[in-house]
Amino acid sequence: MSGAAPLEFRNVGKRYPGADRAAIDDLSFAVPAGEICVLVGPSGCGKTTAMRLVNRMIDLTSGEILLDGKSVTARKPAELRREIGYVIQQIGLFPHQTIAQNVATVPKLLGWDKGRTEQRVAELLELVGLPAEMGARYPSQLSGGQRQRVGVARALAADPPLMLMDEPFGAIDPINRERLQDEFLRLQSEIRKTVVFVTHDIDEAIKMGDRIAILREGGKLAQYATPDELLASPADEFVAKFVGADRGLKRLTLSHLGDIQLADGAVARVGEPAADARQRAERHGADELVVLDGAEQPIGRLPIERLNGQPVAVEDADPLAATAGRATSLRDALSLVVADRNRPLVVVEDDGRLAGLVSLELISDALRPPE
Ligand SMILES: Nc1ncnc2c1ncn2[C@@H]1O[C@H](COP(=O)(O)OP(=O)(O)OP(=O)(O)O)[C@@H](O)[C@H]1O
Repeated sequence: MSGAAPLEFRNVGKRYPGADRAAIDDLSFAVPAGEICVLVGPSGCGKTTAMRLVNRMIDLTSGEILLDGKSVTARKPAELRREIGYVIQQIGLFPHQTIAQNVATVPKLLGWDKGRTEQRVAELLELVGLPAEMGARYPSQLSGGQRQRVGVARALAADPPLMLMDEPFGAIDPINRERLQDEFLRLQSEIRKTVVFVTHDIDEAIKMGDRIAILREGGKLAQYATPDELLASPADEFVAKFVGADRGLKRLTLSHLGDIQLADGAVARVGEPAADARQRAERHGADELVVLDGAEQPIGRLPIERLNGQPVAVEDADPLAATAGRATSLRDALSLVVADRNRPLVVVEDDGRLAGLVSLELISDALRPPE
């Protein structure tokens, strides 16, 4: 099996021996092939348990888990685990083996020959952004972030259709953590594995998940939704509290200027008669104009009261404090608008030409919950 496989939890329950209540209670959700599903929730809500039921490190009490349509309980645990990549926080690597040997763990178990294994190890180190020479080092000779990259490479070695990642970046400092998250998302856009990712950090969940399963105490599913649905319409008080009072702002990080309709804005071209520029501003009901140079690129803002009968001149305009592109998040755009005393932000295309303007109103319109 390679590529990616769908995963489904059907009424899954788990009660540890002697426990007075279930760790997982009637959990059902489906992850389409090639998507990242994040399990998130407060400590003790059963995230790690749910994950370990999938690769049968523990066995379920009721219900079933289907990987590629087949129940995991019908599979031999050892065989199943070779088909499921597993990445955990910190101590995942074998300390007395080199990085290359660590990455080669599953290929070795599968009996791959030396040539094929070496080639795969080289390919994987490159895929996760580590120099080939690092293959000869030992885990203690790497930084925490580099070790996590090795963990990801090792989990991907046999091209598994499913990856389980249990707080993979939990022990990494915030800056490197963000870098690892970005790298993993880039990697995932190439490899498109089905991924179950556990975290207790809602921001990480929103960033990483195509879908998010929020669990509450007792291993119950509180909501299963896309990040945007979750933030726009939390199912209940628990979810609303968990996602945070700033859920509106969090939604802004998910959308980009390319997702919304920009305003046209009134423009003035350097050298054109003031009367033409004034007329255009009036037509737009604008009190300032975006000044474009000969290449149609915005270079400043011109308040209409500065139109003095002379042709439009660069010197009369205020330089642009900042511009944004279509890839700018609405959150960053909001911040730029606010920093510029709420004046609409100038958005440019990749070639520097004017794409449009974005105002505070446009950003707040984008925040309305879907109908
Ligand atoms: N081996 C075990 N035996 C008995 N109870 C267990 C065992 N492992 C976990 N539990 C209990 O099951 C519940 C769920 O634990 P689990 O580790 O899955 O939660 P979690 O959401 O991953 O927590 P955290 O975020 O703190 O890691 C907890 O109440 C925990 O005490």
